[in-house]
Amino acid sequence: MSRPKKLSLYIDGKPAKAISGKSFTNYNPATGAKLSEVEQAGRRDIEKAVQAARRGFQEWSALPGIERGRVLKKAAAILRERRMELAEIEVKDTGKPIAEAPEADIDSGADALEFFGGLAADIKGEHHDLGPGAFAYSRREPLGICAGIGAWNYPLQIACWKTAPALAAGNAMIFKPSELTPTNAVKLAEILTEAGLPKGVFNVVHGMGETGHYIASHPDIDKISFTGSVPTGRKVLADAAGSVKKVTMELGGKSPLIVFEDSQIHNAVSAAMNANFYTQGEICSNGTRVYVHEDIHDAFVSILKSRTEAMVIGDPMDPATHVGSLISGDHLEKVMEYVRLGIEEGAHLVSGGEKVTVKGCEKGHFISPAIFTACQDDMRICREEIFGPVMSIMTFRDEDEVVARANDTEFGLAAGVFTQNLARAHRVVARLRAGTCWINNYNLTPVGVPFGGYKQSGIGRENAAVALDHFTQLKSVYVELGDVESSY
Ligand SMILES: NC(=O)C1=CN([C@@H]2O[C@H](COP(=O)(O)OP(=O)(O)OC[C@H]3O[C@@H](n4cnc5c(N)ncnc54)[C@H](O)[C@@H]3O)[C@@H](O)[C@H]2O)C=CC1
Repeated sequence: MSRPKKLSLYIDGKPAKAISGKSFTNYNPATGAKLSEVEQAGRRDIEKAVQAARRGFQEWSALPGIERGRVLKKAAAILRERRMELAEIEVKDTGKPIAEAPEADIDSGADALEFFGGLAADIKGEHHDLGPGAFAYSRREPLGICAGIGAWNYPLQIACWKTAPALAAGNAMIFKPSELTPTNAVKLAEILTEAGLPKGVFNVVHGMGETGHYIASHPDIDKISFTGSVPTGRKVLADAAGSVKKVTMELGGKSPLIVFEDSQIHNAVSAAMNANFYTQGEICSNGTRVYVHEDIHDAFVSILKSRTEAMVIGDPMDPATHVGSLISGDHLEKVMEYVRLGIEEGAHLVSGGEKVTVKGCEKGHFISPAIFTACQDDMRICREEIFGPVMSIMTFRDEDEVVARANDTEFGLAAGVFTQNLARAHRVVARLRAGTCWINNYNLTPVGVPFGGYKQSGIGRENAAVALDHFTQLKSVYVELGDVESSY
């Protein structure tokens, strides 16, 4: 088991001490234990990472795709071999249950490396027939130096979802994990080096918003792929505008889950629980606005309440635990404030929403999963992203009405529809303004399916072959086979 005392930057294929001389402490949110002292990157550290990435890019982008893919697939295999060790690190950094991390975090990261490793040899342009005397073709070329900035809820997954397509396409990468969960990005760097990645191709820099700002505003970084909140996303976009960087934005959400009267009710309840309480509700695509048809509302709430109250809130390292610790004391207070607000606004708290003390994790930030009924669309708990285990249930009568209400938000990350009537399911999904929709399930993100947001929830897509479009640029080449006619 790895418990680093010092966590360095990782630049040019090896650990690097921060030139800034600054550091910060990383704690286990569930226990309060100090995990490591983390070196903090300043402006000169970012400069050093950019120079290393520039050199790494020259070598990496010159390799055939099949060779780049081989490195990524080897890294995926190492991730799988070290699955439990990496999962334990993720649990200590995030506070999420060990029952989730091996599959939801480590396997998901390995899937991305494997998937894009497989596609690396198939990155190509198109041929355009222009008649007998000419043709054109296009080339898909890497962008150069790409930067990734990550959130704290799925640290390794986010790092892999960005790094795998970036590297498959021949780019170099500078990655800044969230300051709250810095450990596994460095593990990923070590694993990529072990798998044969040339030095400088993947670099890790630690730090907070200031470090992120240095990255987003650096003129020699060609692209930013950002995962985080909408307000921070706006700042990153503004910084990126200075050098007209390419951007991918994976931002927040307040997604609707619509449960029609003909749904298989136990499946709908299971999905609503997954969509609100998995990873303590700290998931961007969560279906936190649950619209239940009024004919089945009481039955739905009764099953939901008893199943939710049977969930085990406990030590994240205990395999029996369903609900772990929130990421920080500040975040717990923010979530509790929303619970108080919901009550004040007139919603009915039917279950949970209380701070919980867990034996052996007394310094943790635990809350029992909260269910509100009698919610109204204009309540703040139904409009703002809470990013904790708080479900808001509303009733509806009619399809047109619920679609209009579901779409009445500035977000558009995801949506879910439960019904046995598949004609209705597809009709409703076609009208929902959200980047990812699930019919009769929720929150599944297989690597082969594009993921990303409409409206303020994002720009661009991660996963699937389309992610490669966001890490490449298209060059069109016109080829003349005949004579050149002068216009003069
Ligand atoms: N759409 C998606 O795929 C996902 C979206 N999220 C969203 O992330 C948020 C929660 O994560 P947080 O880490 O709290 O988000 P955050 O926006 O506070 O921070 C995200 C990252 O941005 C960095 N950062 C902060 N200020 C910056 C600045 N001025 N310039 C550049 N970087 C800066 C942080 O250090 C961190 O690495 C939620 O809104 C959630 O919905 C989380 C996971 C997935």
